[in-house]
Amino acid sequence: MQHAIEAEGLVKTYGKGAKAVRALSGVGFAVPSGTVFGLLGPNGAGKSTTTKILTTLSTPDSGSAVVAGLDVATQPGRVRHAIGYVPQKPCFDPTATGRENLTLQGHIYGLSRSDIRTRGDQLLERFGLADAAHRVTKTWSGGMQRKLDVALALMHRPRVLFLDEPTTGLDPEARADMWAEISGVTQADGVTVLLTTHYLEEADHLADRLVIIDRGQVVAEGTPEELKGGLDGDTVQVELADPGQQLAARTAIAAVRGVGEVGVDGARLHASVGNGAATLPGLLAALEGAGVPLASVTVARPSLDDVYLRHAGRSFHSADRAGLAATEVAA
Ligand SMILES: Nc1ncnc2c1ncn2[C@@H]1O[C@H](COP(=O)(O)OP(=O)(O)OP(=O)(O)O)[C@@H](O)[C@H]1O
Repeated sequence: MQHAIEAEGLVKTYGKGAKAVRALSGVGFAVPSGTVFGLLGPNGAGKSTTTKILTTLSTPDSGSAVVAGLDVATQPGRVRHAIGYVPQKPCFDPTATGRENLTLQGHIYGLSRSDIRTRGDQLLERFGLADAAHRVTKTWSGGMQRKLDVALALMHRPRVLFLDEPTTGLDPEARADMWAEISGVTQADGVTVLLTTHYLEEADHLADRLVIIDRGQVVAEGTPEELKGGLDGDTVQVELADPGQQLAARTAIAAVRGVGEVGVDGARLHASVGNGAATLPGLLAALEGAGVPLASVTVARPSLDDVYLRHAGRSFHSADRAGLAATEVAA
C-alpha cells in the first residue's frame, strides 16, 4: 500500500537541563494515501509537535519523516508545496474579505491570475461561503472562519492536508458541518488528511485509521473498529452519587467476579467486563453492600475511551485535564 506519510522514531525535547520537556519519545506511523488518519491524544500528548515536524515547522532531535514522497529534513521546500496546513489558531486576515484572503493565498503559492479566480470560486462554492465572499471575515461566524482556513490550505491543491484540532471551539452544528467537509476532501479530491484531535468521537467518526498518542508515544494503532474490537466484552460505567466514595466503589467493583480493569474519572468509574448483562446484578449488589449509592449505571460496548484506558492506564478525560493543567502551568 502506498503511504502519503511515513514517520519513524521521532524524538523531540523542548528546553534544556532541568527545564527540558520530552514531547516525543520515538513516534512512528504510516498513513495510507487518500485516507483520513487521526492523531488522537489528550492535551500535551505530543500531537502538535508531531504535526509541526511533518509540516517542516520544527525539526526532530532524531527520527525521520517522509511526506508525499519527500523527506522533511532534506526537501522542506518541496514538502511545503505538497501540503496544506491548518494550524489550531486561525490564519486568515480578519480585515480582508473571504475572496481577498483566497486571492492572497493563491499569489503566495504562485498560481496564475485565472487559476486564482477559478480555484477561489470552486472553494467558496464547495464550502458554502460564496454568499459571504465579499464580506470582511471578522464578521463571519466561527464555523465559516474555520472553513475558510481549510479552503485557504487547499488553494494550491495539496496532496496532503494537515488539520490541527479543526473543530476545537465550534458549536455542535458547526462541528458536524466541518466533519462533512473533511470527509469530502478525501472523497472529492483524493487528498490525504492527517487530523489531530482530542475529541474521541471525532476520531471515531472521521478517521479511517488512527494512532493514540500518550506522553509522546504511540500506544495503539488501527482502525477505530479494530481498536475497539481488540477489547473483549462490555464496559459498565457507574456514576457515584457521592464522588468522595470513589475508593470504596473501586474496591467493591474490582472484587466482583467477571470484572477486569477498573478506571476512575472523578465521580465516574468504568469497569471492563466479559458480559455486561450477566455481571451487572453482582456489581450492583457489591456496591450496595459497600454502602455506595449511585447516580446512574450504563452498560456499553467498548469506546475509544476504553481503548485509551487499556493502553495508557488512565481515562482519556482525566489525562486531558491533567495535560491541560500542565500546559497552563508551563505557559
Ligand atoms: N515550545 C515549547 N516549549 C516547551 N514545551 C513545549 C513547547 N511546545 C510543546 N511543549 C510541551 O511538549 C509537550 C507536547 O506538547 P504538544 O503541543 O505537542 O501536545 P498536544 O498533544 O498537541 O497538546 P494540545 O492538544 O494541548 O495542543 C507538552 O508537555 C507541552 O507542554
